[in-house]
Amino acid sequence: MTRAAAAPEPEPLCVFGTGDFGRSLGQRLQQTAYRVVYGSRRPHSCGPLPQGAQVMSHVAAAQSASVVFVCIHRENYDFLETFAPQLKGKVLVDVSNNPKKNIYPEANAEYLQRLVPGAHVVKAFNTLSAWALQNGPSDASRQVYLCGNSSEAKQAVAQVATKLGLTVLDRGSLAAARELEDFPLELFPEWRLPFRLAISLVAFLFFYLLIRDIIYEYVVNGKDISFRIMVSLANKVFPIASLIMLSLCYLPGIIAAFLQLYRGTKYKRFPDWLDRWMLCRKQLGLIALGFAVLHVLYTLIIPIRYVAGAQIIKENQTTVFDTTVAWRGDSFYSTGILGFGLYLLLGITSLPSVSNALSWREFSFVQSKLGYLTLFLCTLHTYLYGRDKFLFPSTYKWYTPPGYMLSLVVPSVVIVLKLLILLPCVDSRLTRIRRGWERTDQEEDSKESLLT
Ligand SMILES: NC(=O)C1=CN([C@@H]2O[C@H](COP(=O)(O)OP(=O)(O)OC[C@H]3O[C@@H](n4cnc5c(N)ncnc54)[C@H](OP(=O)(O)O)[C@@H]3O)[C@@H](O)[C@H]2O)C=CC1
Ligand SMILES: [Cu+2]
Repeated sequence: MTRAAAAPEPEPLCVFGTGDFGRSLGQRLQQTAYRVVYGSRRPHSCGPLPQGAQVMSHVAAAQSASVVFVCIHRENYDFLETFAPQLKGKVLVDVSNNPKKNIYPEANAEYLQRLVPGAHVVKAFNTLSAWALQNGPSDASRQVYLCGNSSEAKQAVAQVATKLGLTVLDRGSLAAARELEDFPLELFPEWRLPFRLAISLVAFLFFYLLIRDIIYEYVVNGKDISFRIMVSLANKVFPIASLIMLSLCYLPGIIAAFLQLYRGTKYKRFPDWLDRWMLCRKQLGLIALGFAVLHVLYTLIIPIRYVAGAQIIKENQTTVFDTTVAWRGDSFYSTGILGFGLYLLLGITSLPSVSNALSWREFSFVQSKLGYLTLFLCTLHTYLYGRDKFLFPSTYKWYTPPGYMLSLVVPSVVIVLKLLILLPCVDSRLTRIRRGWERTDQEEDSKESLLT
């Protein structure tokens, strides 16, 4: 092979329509080592186009590429019917959206397929905005959903999306187009799952603690302490929910690592639920941060006499000063404060304007290393809160463990699994897999023969 072959001619892609979306998409493609050929009704007077892009008639443009992005509004699709013979065998990417749900009897992409039956229509990119394409994808737009009836056609479009730095989620056949076209009409879609989780968690914890702390006291000791619902109870619900949700940000990454270790490759797709979970980590984390802020505010307004620290001082008046108790009390506050500080840092760096200013290495350092440190400090803070309470049978009212114990389950599991991954032998294997190494069949065979 000659040297010239090492720097191949950029692959041509065709874009129909020179409007906002067509121009932004073309610009990104042109920057990502593609050659863009526009198809326009008026190739000579269509306004400024991305540098280096060509523009010609629709038919001529379609001849120069096998993938055509149709960046035209649905109501103007009908003219494509006249080009149907020229578009035969092409991959047509339908990027269109509708202003409302159910205004047409069929999905835009299915309509396009009907107009040009010989082409392979793929629905994709409609969840991106022209703005996000021009300004680099923010977190929310890093994912691209696609669907279509031809898997080769989907593969071709997925390849382009991957080169643009987007995560591809395949939603199946063209019948899913309708669902995809409804996505952009939904408000805050990536917040839905985290919000539902947050609400269910808070509701569950509230009733759990209501029964344990307040109803128990009333039934067993005949004391009415229902006023505690307002501050004490709230200040248990929020930190518990916060810690659980923070650990849920890190759990999918760990599951993914174990999955890669088990499969011996990084080139197999993760199950859909794991993909979706990974994609809403930022939202989970921000809600967790919100709960942590509430915990801090509640802690600050609780009259000083409620605070455990005051009890230490009171005890001191009657008993000898116990350094161990003082150490525990202060460590409890200190881990809480440090954990919260790092929590804030994590929240700030996840804002698009800040994360765009960080390099990938810096971003992953903050989100991963400091993230685990935050989780560790907050978990330690909770352990110190419990101290040795778990040893006393009286803490298990009606045979239920106290709330803070519930909150420790997931974080402890996450931390232990993370430590396992950090073991040198596991870590080196995982690093190799992430650099593209794959377990060969021979190795698997030899393992099997060892086992038998
Ligand atoms: N703007 C955005 O952020 C997003 C847009 N989309 C979708 O992308 C598509 C294009 O949107 P957008 O770029 O904003 O719209 P524009 O109105 O800016 O551009 C549409 C383009 O379509 C062509 N066109 C207009 N009328 C006709 C017609 N009668 N016959 C043939 N071609 C015509 C024109 O190109 P020319 O003059 O060169 O022929 C025009 O520039 C839409 O389907 C939209 O839903 C999807 C996601 C986000
Ligand atoms: Cu706390």
